[in-house]
Amino acid sequence: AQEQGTSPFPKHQETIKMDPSDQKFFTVIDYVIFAVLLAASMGIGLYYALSGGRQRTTQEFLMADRSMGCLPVSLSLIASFQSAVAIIGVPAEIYTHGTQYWFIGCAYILGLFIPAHIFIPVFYRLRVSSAYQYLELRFSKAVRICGTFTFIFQMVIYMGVCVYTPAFALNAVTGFELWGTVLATGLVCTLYTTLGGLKAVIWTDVFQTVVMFAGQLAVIVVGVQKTGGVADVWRKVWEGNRISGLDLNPDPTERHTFWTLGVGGVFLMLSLYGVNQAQVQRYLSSRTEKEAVRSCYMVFPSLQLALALSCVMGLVMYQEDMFIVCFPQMVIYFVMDMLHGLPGLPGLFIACLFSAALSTISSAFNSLATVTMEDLIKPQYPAMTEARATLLSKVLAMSYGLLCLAMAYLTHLMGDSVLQVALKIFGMVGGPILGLFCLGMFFPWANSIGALVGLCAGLVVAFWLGIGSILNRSTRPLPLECGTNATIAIQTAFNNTTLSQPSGLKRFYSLSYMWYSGFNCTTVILIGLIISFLTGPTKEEDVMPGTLYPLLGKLFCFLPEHLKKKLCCVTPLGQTVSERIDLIAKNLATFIYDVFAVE
Ligand SMILES: CC(C)(CO)[C@@H](O)C(=O)NCCC(=O)O
Ligand code: NA
Repeated sequence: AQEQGTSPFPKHQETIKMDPSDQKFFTVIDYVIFAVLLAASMGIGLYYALSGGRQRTTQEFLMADRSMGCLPVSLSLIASFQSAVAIIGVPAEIYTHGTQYWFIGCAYILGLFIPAHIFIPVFYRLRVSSAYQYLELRFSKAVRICGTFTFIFQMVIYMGVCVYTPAFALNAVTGFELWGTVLATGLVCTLYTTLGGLKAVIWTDVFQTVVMFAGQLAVIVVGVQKTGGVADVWRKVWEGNRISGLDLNPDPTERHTFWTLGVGGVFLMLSLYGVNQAQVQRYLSSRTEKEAVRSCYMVFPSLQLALALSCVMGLVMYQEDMFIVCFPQMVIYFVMDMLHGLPGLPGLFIACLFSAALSTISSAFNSLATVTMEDLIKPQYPAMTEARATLLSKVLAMSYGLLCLAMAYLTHLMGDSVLQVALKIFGMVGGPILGLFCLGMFFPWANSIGALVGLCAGLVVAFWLGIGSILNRSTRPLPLECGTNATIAIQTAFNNTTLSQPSGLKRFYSLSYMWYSGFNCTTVILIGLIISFLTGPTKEEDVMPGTLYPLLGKLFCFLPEHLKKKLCCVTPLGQTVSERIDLIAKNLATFIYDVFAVE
């Protein structure tokens, strides 16, 4: 196993299988633990297929009867976007580049506070079933359909990455059958999602999140013990330069700084926790608005814990004399090496990895089935019976499960650093969607044409930037923070010759991927506003009540009242049902008045 350490730059595709003699790290107990994970998930699916309303309505299958408490919802919220990609991608990142990435935790503050106080109240009070229904209420049917398709595109690519990553990493190290693993996870997940609906998805998320934390914790505890205690781990990572201070470099092309992670990360968090259907659906499945807000708050400590565990895992793995660049599959290699001879623990870690993956793809299947049903099919066939709609939703959940397998194959053909790929997808496709919702909620003047053109322009710019960055990668390689003098010398020489400030388009292409969400969101808002003003801005009183949030009025609260009224939206969000009815009545009155005033 030590031979692997001699090559400082292993190729990405190179597999690092252990010796056949080393292959015995899985005992019967390990297989049993993994089987228990799959069986328990299936059991939860079956339980919800046979109890309660037996999944006979779309309200139950897609919205969990809007009856969930805040604890399961909050654990399910963190499970949605914490997949095997994060479990093995974050330690690899920390190992290679140091602890700078940890500062993304700063983004969780605003990234959860804003959804809790702006997005959740708007969605909850409109009583929508899909986030995209909002777009029709605020803009038009066309905007809703475009938003829906963009979301489907995003989640379908993402779930391919999620199901493929753990299978690939496991195969690279232990020789576990790659496509067998993909098939097993994809099919088990499809089955319990189709049988048990959102209730099963949320409760398996709870169980799987606990397994995920337990697996990471076990690796850390064993790792610290094997290294010789906390002090020894600390000395090693300190001497290896892996502890990073706050990097305040304002350069937007710098991959990870406080600004890209702490500010750019807020937009990433908003696109995931504010407007992504998988999360909005969980907020809406809560019993009350208060519980939804509380569950969003409870995500904060759990997500910090998840981040801390995966960062600490990267530090524990760090051995100065080993690899300099750590590719995700090596994380499995280290873990397997470390847990060797401790029956049950390798199995627990594998269960942790697949729990993370299962909880993410099940959320994807259910949210995709929901938007396809609510946004694309139901509006076309309003007379469809409930029984038929529910059956169709199940067929949809299953079809997306099978599509996921096909997407895993596509991911197999791409092959790249997984954490960055996942976060780029969130930024390139999720960023414009976030922009669309912000345009609608915060800017009363935005109209439907502006929204459509803004979304399309945002997506075009996003893909121009994303593809440009891939094609231009060779000109600006990732900075390697190497532990040895020789490599530092090489790196310095490299910096001086080829890494002089890129200019023009090249500089645009090298924008840090952590800014993608914020940048693409801003493009949609700016273009959307320009087009809206050119084509005739909407008047605030013509906008459907409850779809606006007076963000500008709050930001410019220092302005005198009449200026505020003229410049910004100041209508408060209806607090109660009667207030909302009042608002609608008032709007109707103004409308009738306008009609007669024209006469
Ligand atoms: C969504 C964040 C950024 C929140 O820390 C994190 O969970 C993450 O890095 N996710 C990567 C994508 C994934 O795990 O599938
Ligand atoms: Na997950």
